[in-house]
Amino acid sequence: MSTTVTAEQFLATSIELATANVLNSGGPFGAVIVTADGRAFEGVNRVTASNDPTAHAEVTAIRNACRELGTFDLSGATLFTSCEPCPMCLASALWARVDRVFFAADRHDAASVGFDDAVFYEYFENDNRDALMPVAKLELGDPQAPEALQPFNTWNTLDSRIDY
Ligand SMILES: Nc1nc2[nH]cnc2c(=O)[nH]1
Repeated sequence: MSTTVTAEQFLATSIELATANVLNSGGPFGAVIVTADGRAFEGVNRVTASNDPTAHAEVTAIRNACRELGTFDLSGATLFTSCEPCPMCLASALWARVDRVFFAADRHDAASVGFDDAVFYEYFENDNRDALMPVAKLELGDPQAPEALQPFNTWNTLDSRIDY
């Protein structure tokens, strides 16, 4: 007899992963990627455990799924996460072409225990973002043939390129 795992069950699993991860020297975040054909790949936050600020639960789940499946494209997949994805995780899900995201706790719940998710959302919504981290375009070389375009020009002429 086959049993269908519901969205609520996958979300509950992400919360269980998050809680267990706290007791395993990780941050309180867990995630599950479920492919269109029902394969599930888990991830937990390993930022401090692996000295990797990008090792959020969602990114770890995406990396695990992509490595196991041998692809960079998770079209059709759903991301279940114990907490609303931060901007980096949302962008990662977009780049992975994940179809949809379900989360449990939100950015304000995360802020209540000291995490900066809400602060980083404001970075993208706020005109005064330079106060947190200035980002500037720097001109290099001949304005008629900017060095900055060299990689794109090379990419554009490469027949063997793999678009993503
Ligand atoms: N959603 C989410 N927010 C975080 N904030 C800090 N780490 C994490 C994480 O792994 N996931």
